Amino acid sequence: MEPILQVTGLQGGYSPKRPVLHDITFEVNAGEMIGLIGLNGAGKSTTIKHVLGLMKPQQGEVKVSGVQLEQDAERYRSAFAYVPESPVLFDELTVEEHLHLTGQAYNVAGEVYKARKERLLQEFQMAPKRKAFASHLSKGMKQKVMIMNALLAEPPLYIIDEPFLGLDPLGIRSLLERLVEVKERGSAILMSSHILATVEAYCDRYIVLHQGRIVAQGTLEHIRQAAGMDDQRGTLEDAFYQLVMGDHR
Ligand SMILES: Nc1ncnc2c1ncn2[C@@H]1O[C@H](COP(=O)(O)OP(=O)(O)OP(=O)(O)O)[C@@H](O)[C@H]1O
Repeated sequence: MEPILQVTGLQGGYSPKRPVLHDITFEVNAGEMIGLIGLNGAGKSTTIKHVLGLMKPQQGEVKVSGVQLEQDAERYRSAFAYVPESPVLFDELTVEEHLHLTGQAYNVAGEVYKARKERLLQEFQMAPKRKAFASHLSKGMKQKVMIMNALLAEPPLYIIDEPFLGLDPLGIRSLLERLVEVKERGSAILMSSHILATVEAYCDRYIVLHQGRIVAQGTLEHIRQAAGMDDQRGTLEDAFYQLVMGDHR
């Protein structure tokens, strides 16, 4: 089966003379959760911007659902939902109005829309805030609205950037439980996070980015091997430290 997200030989960045990403190649398959990890400035957000189609590859290609953005923009864009690191909402719309807009954009209507909406409002403890304007929500509540919108859409691919920032423990648990559920139902998830223990516990494979290059990818076993660790008990954090600290000691 073809991967839902396929990034091949991607070189990209903010200026043609100074690429930030070098030869990035990875894929995310249906039913997989992949953790994208790296230090500040490693290139995680830049990679995500290329996947979202906000930046154009200088070399290489990005395919979502088998197509590049310029081949079929509608197929490409409707195949994913994105949860950014900082929530982006319309101040003058309520929580329910945001969900309604997402439902329209992703063709989720009628009873299916109502059922998904009610479940999300309950799960994320947002039912009392359904009529609240976005501008009146706390930071974590805004993040919950972004997450609820992505989950309402139930797309083939979720792209999630640092989702735990600002979420309370119940919110984190609800999010992780739902991600496991959508994954088991066949969605693909690319998640970037600095919370390595959570990434290790929930992701099936990992991509370690360092200075714009992939220095290791695969299962924990593969990451440990790339880090030159013999110890089978080493955590993802141990292996990550070995891989990236060479340049910082
Ligand atoms: N808008 C921009 N213009 C120019 N350079 C940028 C821009 N955004 C990021 N960069 C540079 O690109 C490189 C990768 O940054 P990126 O934001 O992708 O890192 P990151 O891995 O997401 O980091 P963090 O964990 O801090 O979010 C850094 O050197 C950064 O300075």
